[in-house]
Amino acid sequence: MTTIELNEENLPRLAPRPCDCHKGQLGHAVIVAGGAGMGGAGLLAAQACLRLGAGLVSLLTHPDHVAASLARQPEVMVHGVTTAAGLQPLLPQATVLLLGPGLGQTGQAADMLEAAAGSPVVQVWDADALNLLALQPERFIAAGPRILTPHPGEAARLLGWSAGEVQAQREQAALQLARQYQSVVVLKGHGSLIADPGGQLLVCRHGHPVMAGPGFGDVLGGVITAFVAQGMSSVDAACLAVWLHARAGERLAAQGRGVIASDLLTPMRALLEAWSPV
Ligand SMILES: NC(=O)C1=CN([C@@H]2O[C@H](COP(=O)(O)OP(=O)(O)OC[C@H]3O[C@@H](n4cnc5c(N)ncnc54)[C@H](O)[C@@H]3O)[C@@H](O)[C@H]2O)[C@@H](O)CC1
Ligand SMILES: Nc1ncnc2c1ncn2[C@@H]1O[C@H](COP(=O)(O)OP(=O)(O)O)[C@@H](O)[C@H]1O
Repeated sequence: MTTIELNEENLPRLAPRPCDCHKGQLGHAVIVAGGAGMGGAGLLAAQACLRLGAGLVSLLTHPDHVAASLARQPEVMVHGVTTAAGLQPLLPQATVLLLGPGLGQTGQAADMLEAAAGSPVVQVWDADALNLLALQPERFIAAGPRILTPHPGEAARLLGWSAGEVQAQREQAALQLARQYQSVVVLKGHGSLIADPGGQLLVCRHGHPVMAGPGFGDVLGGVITAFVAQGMSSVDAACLAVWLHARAGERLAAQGRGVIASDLLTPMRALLEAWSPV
Protein backbone atom coordinates (compact mmCIF):
# COMPACT_ATOMS: atom_id res chain seq x y z
CA MET A 1 0.00 0.00 0.00
CA THR A 2 1.46 3.38 -1.02
CA THR A 3 0.22 6.35 0.95
CA ILE A 4 0.82 9.70 -0.69
CA GLU A 5 1.52 12.58 1.66
CA LEU A 6 -0.51 15.69 0.77
CA ASN A 7 1.81 18.65 0.34
CA GLU A 8 2.24 21.73 -1.78
CA GLU A 9 3.81 19.67 -4.59
CA ASN A 10 0.67 17.62 -5.21
CA LEU A 11 -2.15 19.70 -3.73
CA PRO A 12 -4.82 20.60 -6.34
CA ARG A 13 -5.77 24.21 -7.03
CA LEU A 14 -9.08 25.84 -7.91
CA ALA A 15 -8.93 27.47 -11.33
CA PRO A 16 -9.03 31.31 -11.38
CA ARG A 17 -12.45 32.73 -12.19
CA PRO A 18 -12.89 34.22 -15.66
CA CYS A 19 -13.61 37.97 -15.50
CA ASP A 20 -17.18 37.46 -16.74
CA CYS A 21 -17.84 34.80 -14.12
CA HIS A 22 -21.31 34.66 -12.56
CA LYS A 23 -22.75 32.74 -9.64
CA GLY A 24 -24.56 30.32 -11.94
CA GLN A 25 -21.16 28.89 -12.93
CA LEU A 26 -20.13 28.18 -9.35
CA GLY A 27 -22.66 25.53 -8.45
CA HIS A 28 -25.72 25.32 -6.27
CA ALA A 29 -25.06 23.37 -3.08
CA VAL A 30 -28.13 21.94 -1.39
CA ILE A 31 -27.49 20.99 2.23
CA VAL A 32 -29.90 18.67 4.04
CA ALA A 33 -29.02 19.04 7.69
CA GLY A 34 -30.06 20.21 11.13
CA GLY A 35 -32.78 18.10 12.73
CA ALA A 36 -34.47 19.19 15.96
CA GLY A 37 -31.89 20.50 18.43
CA MET A 38 -28.98 20.51 15.98
CA GLY A 39 -29.55 23.57 13.83
CA GLY A 40 -25.95 24.71 14.23
CA ALA A 41 -24.51 21.79 12.28
CA GLY A 42 -26.33 22.69 9.09
CA LEU A 43 -25.65 26.39 9.49
CA LEU A 44 -21.92 25.84 10.02
CA ALA A 45 -21.78 23.68 6.90
CA ALA A 46 -23.76 26.23 4.88
CA GLN A 47 -21.60 29.16 6.01
CA ALA A 48 -18.41 27.26 5.20
CA CYS A 49 -19.77 26.30 1.78
CA LEU A 50 -20.64 29.91 0.99
CA ARG A 51 -17.39 31.32 2.40
CA LEU A 52 -15.27 28.94 0.33
CA GLY A 53 -16.89 30.11 -2.87
CA ALA A 54 -19.99 28.12 -3.84
CA GLY A 55 -22.30 30.10 -6.15
CA LEU A 56 -25.56 29.40 -4.32
CA VAL A 57 -26.23 27.59 -1.06
CA SER A 58 -29.62 26.26 0.06
CA LEU A 59 -30.04 24.90 3.56
CA LEU A 60 -32.92 22.48 4.07
CA THR A 61 -33.35 22.24 7.80
CA HIS A 62 -35.93 21.78 10.56
CA PRO A 63 -38.44 24.67 10.58
CA ASP A 64 -37.33 25.59 14.12
CA HIS A 65 -33.97 26.71 12.70
CA VAL A 66 -35.08 28.83 9.76
CA ALA A 67 -35.35 32.22 11.47
CA ALA A 68 -32.09 31.90 13.40
CA SER A 69 -30.22 30.69 10.31
CA LEU A 70 -31.46 33.59 8.19
CA ALA A 71 -30.61 36.06 10.92
CA ARG A 72 -27.07 34.71 11.13
CA GLN A 73 -26.44 34.23 7.39
CA PRO A 74 -28.94 35.89 5.05
CA GLU A 75 -27.01 34.90 1.90
CA VAL A 76 -28.05 31.28 2.49
CA MET A 77 -31.49 30.26 1.17
CA VAL A 78 -33.09 28.51 4.12
CA HIS A 79 -36.10 26.20 3.86
CA GLY A 80 -37.92 24.48 6.69
CA VAL A 81 -38.28 20.85 5.61
CA THR A 82 -39.13 17.72 7.60
CA THR A 83 -40.41 15.28 4.97
CA ALA A 84 -39.25 13.63 1.78
CA ALA A 85 -42.14 15.28 -0.08
CA GLY A 86 -40.94 18.69 1.14
CA LEU A 87 -37.47 17.95 -0.19
CA GLN A 88 -38.48 16.82 -3.68
CA PRO A 89 -39.09 20.23 -5.33
CA LEU A 90 -35.71 21.54 -4.12
CA LEU A 91 -33.53 18.60 -5.17
CA PRO A 92 -33.51 19.32 -8.94
CA GLN A 93 -31.83 22.68 -8.21
CA ALA A 94 -28.77 20.99 -6.73
CA THR A 95 -25.47 20.60 -8.55
CA VAL A 96 -24.02 19.00 -5.39
CA LEU A 97 -25.61 17.73 -2.17
CA LEU A 98 -24.34 17.67 1.42
CA LEU A 99 -26.39 15.28 3.53
CA GLY A 100 -26.40 14.59 7.23
CA PRO A 101 -24.84 17.16 9.62
CA GLY A 102 -27.06 17.16 12.69
CA LEU A 103 -29.86 15.54 10.66
CA GLY A 104 -30.84 13.07 13.38
CA GLN A 105 -31.84 9.46 12.81
CA THR A 106 -35.63 9.64 12.93
CA GLY A 107 -37.87 7.92 10.39
CA GLN A 108 -38.41 11.28 8.68
CA ALA A 109 -34.65 11.88 8.47
CA ALA A 110 -34.25 8.45 6.86
CA ASP A 111 -37.04 9.21 4.37
CA MET A 112 -35.40 12.52 3.42
CA LEU A 113 -32.04 10.80 3.00
CA GLU A 114 -33.58 8.15 0.76
CA ALA A 115 -35.16 10.86 -1.42
CA ALA A 116 -31.90 12.80 -1.68
CA ALA A 117 -29.90 9.64 -2.48
CA GLY A 118 -31.88 9.38 -5.73
CA SER A 119 -30.32 12.60 -7.07
CA PRO A 120 -27.73 12.09 -9.84
CA VAL A 121 -25.31 14.79 -8.58
CA VAL A 122 -22.22 14.30 -6.37
CA GLN A 123 -23.37 13.64 -2.80
CA VAL A 124 -21.30 14.38 0.30
CA TRP A 125 -22.46 12.11 3.15
CA ASP A 126 -21.59 13.13 6.71
CA ALA A 127 -22.64 12.49 10.32
CA ASP A 128 -26.22 11.10 10.58
CA ALA A 129 -26.35 10.28 6.87
CA LEU A 130 -23.46 7.89 7.62
CA ASN A 131 -25.15 6.56 10.74
CA LEU A 132 -28.32 5.83 8.74
CA LEU A 133 -26.27 4.29 5.93
CA ALA A 134 -24.59 1.97 8.43
CA LEU A 135 -28.00 0.80 9.67
CA GLN A 136 -29.53 0.17 6.22
CA PRO A 137 -26.85 0.08 3.51
CA GLU A 138 -29.18 -1.50 0.95
CA ARG A 139 -31.76 1.30 1.36
CA PHE A 140 -29.40 4.18 0.66
CA ILE A 141 -27.56 3.34 -2.54
CA ALA A 142 -26.73 6.75 -4.03
CA ALA A 143 -27.68 7.50 -7.63
CA GLY A 144 -24.81 10.00 -7.87
CA PRO A 145 -21.10 9.66 -6.99
CA ARG A 146 -20.60 9.78 -3.23
CA ILE A 147 -18.01 11.23 -0.84
CA LEU A 148 -18.22 9.81 2.70
CA THR A 149 -16.67 11.87 5.53
CA PRO A 150 -16.69 9.67 8.66
CA HIS A 151 -14.90 10.34 11.93
CA PRO A 152 -13.55 7.16 13.50
CA GLY A 153 -16.83 6.49 15.38
CA GLU A 154 -18.87 6.76 12.18
CA ALA A 155 -16.30 4.70 10.27
CA ALA A 156 -16.62 2.00 12.93
CA ARG A 157 -20.40 1.88 12.47
CA LEU A 158 -20.04 1.65 8.68
CA LEU A 159 -17.50 -1.17 8.90
CA GLY A 160 -18.97 -3.07 11.84
CA TRP A 161 -15.67 -2.57 13.71
CA SER A 162 -14.97 -0.73 16.98
CA ALA A 163 -13.60 2.83 16.94
CA GLY A 164 -10.42 1.42 18.51
CA GLU A 165 -10.03 -1.03 15.63
CA VAL A 166 -10.45 1.81 13.12
CA GLN A 167 -7.80 3.88 14.90
CA ALA A 168 -5.42 0.93 15.07
CA GLN A 169 -5.57 0.45 11.28
CA ARG A 170 -6.72 3.74 9.83
CA GLU A 171 -5.32 3.18 6.34
CA GLN A 172 -6.99 -0.23 5.96
CA ALA A 173 -10.23 1.22 7.33
CA ALA A 174 -10.27 4.08 4.80
CA LEU A 175 -9.50 1.78 1.86
CA GLN A 176 -12.04 -0.83 2.96
CA LEU A 177 -14.75 1.84 3.27
CA ALA A 178 -13.95 3.23 -0.17
CA ARG A 179 -14.20 -0.26 -1.71
CA GLN A 180 -17.23 -1.37 0.26
CA TYR A 181 -19.27 1.77 -0.46
CA GLN A 182 -17.70 2.53 -3.87
CA SER A 183 -17.11 6.09 -2.69
CA VAL A 184 -14.37 8.59 -2.06
CA VAL A 185 -13.76 8.47 1.70
CA VAL A 186 -12.33 11.06 4.08
CA LEU A 187 -11.44 9.32 7.34
CA LYS A 188 -11.18 12.28 9.72
CA GLY A 189 -9.09 12.73 12.86
CA HIS A 190 -5.38 13.34 13.46
CA GLY A 191 -3.74 12.43 10.13
CA SER A 192 -6.89 12.57 7.98
CA LEU A 193 -6.91 10.10 5.09
CA ILE A 194 -8.49 10.36 1.65
CA ALA A 195 -9.18 7.05 -0.13
CA ASP A 196 -10.88 6.17 -3.40
CA PRO A 197 -12.36 2.88 -4.61
CA GLY A 198 -9.40 2.35 -6.97
CA GLY A 199 -7.05 2.05 -3.97
CA GLN A 200 -5.52 5.55 -4.06
CA LEU A 201 -4.70 6.72 -0.53
CA LEU A 202 -3.54 10.18 0.59
CA VAL A 203 -2.75 11.45 4.07
CA CYS A 204 -2.77 14.98 5.49
CA ARG A 205 -0.26 15.33 8.30
CA HIS A 206 -1.46 18.80 9.32
CA GLY A 207 -4.07 19.79 11.92
CA HIS A 208 -3.99 20.46 15.65
CA PRO A 209 -5.76 19.34 18.86
CA VAL A 210 -7.41 22.79 19.16
CA MET A 211 -9.72 21.36 16.50
CA ALA A 212 -11.16 18.81 18.94
CA GLY A 213 -14.47 20.62 19.37
CA PRO A 214 -18.04 20.61 18.04
CA GLY A 215 -18.75 21.50 14.44
CA PHE A 216 -15.26 21.16 12.95
CA GLY A 217 -16.49 18.24 10.84
CA ASP A 218 -19.59 20.17 9.77
CA VAL A 219 -17.30 22.94 8.46
CA LEU A 220 -15.17 20.41 6.57
CA GLY A 221 -18.26 18.96 4.89
CA GLY A 222 -19.27 22.45 3.76
CA VAL A 223 -15.82 23.12 2.31
CA ILE A 224 -15.66 19.86 0.34
CA THR A 225 -19.13 20.66 -1.02
CA ALA A 226 -18.04 24.17 -2.03
CA PHE A 227 -15.13 22.81 -4.06
CA VAL A 228 -17.28 20.19 -5.82
CA ALA A 229 -19.76 22.99 -6.58
CA GLN A 230 -16.92 24.93 -8.24
CA GLY A 231 -16.08 22.03 -10.53
CA MET A 232 -13.38 20.02 -8.75
CA SER A 233 -13.35 16.23 -8.87
CA SER A 234 -14.37 14.46 -5.68
CA VAL A 235 -10.81 13.44 -4.74
CA ASP A 236 -9.37 16.90 -5.49
CA ALA A 237 -12.16 18.61 -3.54
CA ALA A 238 -11.57 16.32 -0.57
CA CYS A 239 -7.78 16.83 -0.65
CA LEU A 240 -7.90 20.62 -0.92
CA ALA A 241 -10.60 20.90 1.75
CA VAL A 242 -8.84 18.61 4.23
CA TRP A 243 -5.55 20.45 3.75
CA LEU A 244 -7.01 23.99 4.12
CA HIS A 245 -9.07 22.93 7.14
CA ALA A 246 -6.04 21.38 8.85
CA ARG A 247 -3.70 24.27 8.02
CA ALA A 248 -6.27 26.77 9.26
CA GLY A 249 -6.48 24.81 12.51
CA GLU A 250 -2.70 25.10 12.87
CA ARG A 251 -2.92 28.88 12.33
CA LEU A 252 -5.47 29.11 15.14
CA ALA A 253 -3.48 26.89 17.50
CA ALA A 254 -1.69 29.81 19.15
CA GLN A 255 -5.06 30.93 20.54
CA GLY A 256 -5.23 27.73 22.58
CA ARG A 257 -8.32 26.11 24.02
CA GLY A 258 -11.67 27.55 23.04
CA VAL A 259 -11.03 27.91 19.32
CA ILE A 260 -14.46 27.23 17.74
CA ALA A 261 -15.34 25.78 14.38
CA SER A 262 -16.52 29.03 12.80
CA ASP A 263 -13.11 30.56 13.63
CA LEU A 264 -11.74 28.42 10.78
CA LEU A 265 -13.52 30.44 8.10
CA THR A 266 -11.20 33.45 8.05
CA PRO A 267 -7.89 31.56 7.94
CA MET A 268 -9.24 29.03 5.44
CA ARG A 269 -10.22 31.85 3.10
CA ALA A 270 -6.80 33.50 3.45
CA LEU A 271 -5.03 30.20 2.76
CA LEU A 272 -7.24 29.51 -0.25
CA GLU A 273 -6.62 32.96 -1.70
CA ALA A 274 -2.86 32.47 -1.34
CA TRP A 275 -3.06 29.02 -2.94
CA SER A 276 -5.70 29.65 -5.63
CA PRO A 277 -6.24 33.37 -6.20
CA VAL A 278 -9.70 34.27 -7.44
N1 LIG B 1 -23.90 22.47 16.68
C1 LIG B 1 -24.45 21.32 16.28
O1 LIG B 1 -25.62 21.25 15.89
C2 LIG B 1 -23.61 20.10 16.28
C3 LIG B 1 -24.19 18.90 15.89
N2 LIG B 1 -23.46 17.76 15.78
C4 LIG B 1 -24.18 16.56 15.34
O2 LIG B 1 -24.34 15.69 16.42
C5 LIG B 1 -24.60 14.38 15.92
C6 LIG B 1 -23.78 13.38 16.70
O3 LIG B 1 -22.41 13.46 16.28
P1 LIG B 1 -21.17 13.17 17.23
O4 LIG B 1 -19.96 13.12 16.34
O5 LIG B 1 -21.14 14.13 18.37
O6 LIG B 1 -21.47 11.75 17.89
P2 LIG B 1 -21.02 10.30 17.47
O7 LIG B 1 -21.64 9.35 18.44
O8 LIG B 1 -21.22 10.04 16.01
O9 LIG B 1 -19.44 10.30 17.66
C7 LIG B 1 -18.79 10.34 18.89
C8 LIG B 1 -17.97 9.07 19.08
O10 LIG B 1 -17.20 8.74 17.91
C9 LIG B 1 -15.88 8.34 18.26
N3 LIG B 1 -14.90 9.30 17.69
C10 LIG B 1 -15.19 10.46 17.08
N4 LIG B 1 -14.05 11.07 16.68
C11 LIG B 1 -13.04 10.28 17.07
C12 LIG B 1 -11.61 10.36 16.94
N5 LIG B 1 -11.01 11.38 16.32
N6 LIG B 1 -10.89 9.38 17.47
C13 LIG B 1 -11.48 8.33 18.07
N7 LIG B 1 -12.81 8.18 18.22
C14 LIG B 1 -13.57 9.14 17.72
C15 LIG B 1 -15.82 8.30 19.76
O11 LIG B 1 -16.13 6.98 20.15
C16 LIG B 1 -16.92 9.28 20.18
O12 LIG B 1 -17.48 8.98 21.42
C17 LIG B 1 -24.29 14.43 14.42
O13 LIG B 1 -25.47 14.57 13.68
C18 LIG B 1 -23.49 15.71 14.29
O14 LIG B 1 -23.58 16.29 12.99
C19 LIG B 1 -22.01 17.76 15.96
O15 LIG B 1 -21.49 17.99 14.68
C20 LIG B 1 -21.58 18.81 16.94
C21 LIG B 1 -22.16 20.19 16.64
N1 LIG C 1 -6.55 16.35 17.31
C1 LIG C 1 -6.88 16.66 16.06
N2 LIG C 1 -5.91 16.76 15.12
C2 LIG C 1 -6.22 17.05 13.84
N3 LIG C 1 -7.48 17.24 13.40
C3 LIG C 1 -8.47 17.15 14.29
C4 LIG C 1 -8.24 16.86 15.65
N4 LIG C 1 -9.44 16.84 16.30
C5 LIG C 1 -10.38 17.09 15.38
N5 LIG C 1 -9.81 17.29 14.18
C6 LIG C 1 -10.53 17.54 12.91
O1 LIG C 1 -11.76 18.22 13.19
C7 LIG C 1 -12.84 17.60 12.49
C8 LIG C 1 -13.81 16.98 13.50
O2 LIG C 1 -14.88 16.39 12.82
P1 LIG C 1 -16.07 15.62 13.56
O3 LIG C 1 -15.52 14.66 14.54
O4 LIG C 1 -16.97 15.11 12.50
O5 LIG C 1 -16.76 16.82 14.38
P2 LIG C 1 -18.27 17.38 14.44
O6 LIG C 1 -19.19 16.19 14.22
O7 LIG C 1 -18.42 17.94 15.82
O8 LIG C 1 -18.42 18.40 13.38
C9 LIG C 1 -12.22 16.56 11.56
O9 LIG C 1 -11.95 17.11 10.30
C10 LIG C 1 -10.91 16.21 12.27
O10 LIG C 1 -9.93 15.73 11.38
